[in-house]
Amino acid sequence: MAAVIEARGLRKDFTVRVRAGRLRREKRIVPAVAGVDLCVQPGEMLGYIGPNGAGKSTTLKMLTGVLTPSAGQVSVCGLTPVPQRTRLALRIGVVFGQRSQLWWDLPLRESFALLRHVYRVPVADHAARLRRCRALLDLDEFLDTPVRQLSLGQRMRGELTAALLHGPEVLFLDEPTIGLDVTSKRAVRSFLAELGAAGDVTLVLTTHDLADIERLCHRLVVIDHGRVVHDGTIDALHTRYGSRRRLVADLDAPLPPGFAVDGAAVSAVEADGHRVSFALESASAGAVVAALTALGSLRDLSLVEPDIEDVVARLYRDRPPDPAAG
Ligand SMILES: Nc1ncnc2c1ncn2[C@@H]1O[C@H](COP(=O)(O)OP(=O)(O)OP(=O)(O)O)[C@@H](O)[C@H]1O
Repeated sequence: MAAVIEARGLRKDFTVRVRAGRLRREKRIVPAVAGVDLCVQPGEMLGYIGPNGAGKSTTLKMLTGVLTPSAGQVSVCGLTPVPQRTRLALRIGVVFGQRSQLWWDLPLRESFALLRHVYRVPVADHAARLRRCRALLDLDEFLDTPVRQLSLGQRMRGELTAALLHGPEVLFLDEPTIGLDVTSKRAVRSFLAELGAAGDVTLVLTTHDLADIERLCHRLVVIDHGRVVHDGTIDALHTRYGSRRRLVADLDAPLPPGFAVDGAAVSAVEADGHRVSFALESASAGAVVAALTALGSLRDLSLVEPDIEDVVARLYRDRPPDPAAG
């Protein structure tokens, strides 16, 4: 299957002027994206994450034709984004948190009607897509409200709809849940999950909210200092960083000295000695539970999945030094 997004050696260098002494300013090159290779198949849901300033938005801007790359090749839906920007706009949808594609003074409903004309969408297709978004994103309550009066969560639901009305093949989302309350976050996530599950649109999303990634993305690309430092599934990330499921047990008595189950490391014992945590290396949870039950002092237990926050925090902490620094 042909990739829907392909980038090879993608770079973006910004030239900035920095103070060098009291009156002097000198040019400095900021390598915002420093040679990214990316290949995305149709229907994939890709999370593109990294610490602040890693180069996520700059990559997205190059993929959507907003910024011209300094070097490298890029193709989205078979088009070269900047020179073929107008054609590309018909094939992709874009939701960038800080920019709106809605008309500020118009009610949402009218913004949607205008977008139908802008993209020349057949009436029946437009109506069907809008109906689906209205149902899934609960738009009806504020469809006749001017955009400027919408809450952030309502506006984001409007932006998502606006980005989808022309039936794009790829949807680019830059921080789609930033600043949203819990209910709106949940609504946006379920909507995107449903969209992804239907498989007719490829999703690329940047986020600092790892719950977005866990809920939505099968594949995770992590960038740092403009370079890809991980490309794979979330499971692969856990394997690479040695994250393990843990079994936490509350006991009525301290664990007897020498207690052991093959393949399960006792990783922590709390102060009172009655709560024990086992990192499950190769042992099954069942084997540990059986051994604990045999002790006769097992009161309670829970299985804790590896936490993506921990893994990503470790990945960011172990980041290589900034090649541009110094
Ligand atoms: N227009 C610009 N001019 C100069 N430098 C820029 C410009 N845009 C971005 N940069 C720099 O490029 C680097 C990457 O920025 P970018 O916005 O792509 O990062 P990001 O990963 O999206 O960060 P964040 O998570 O904070 O949004 C940063 O060092 C930033 O300061």
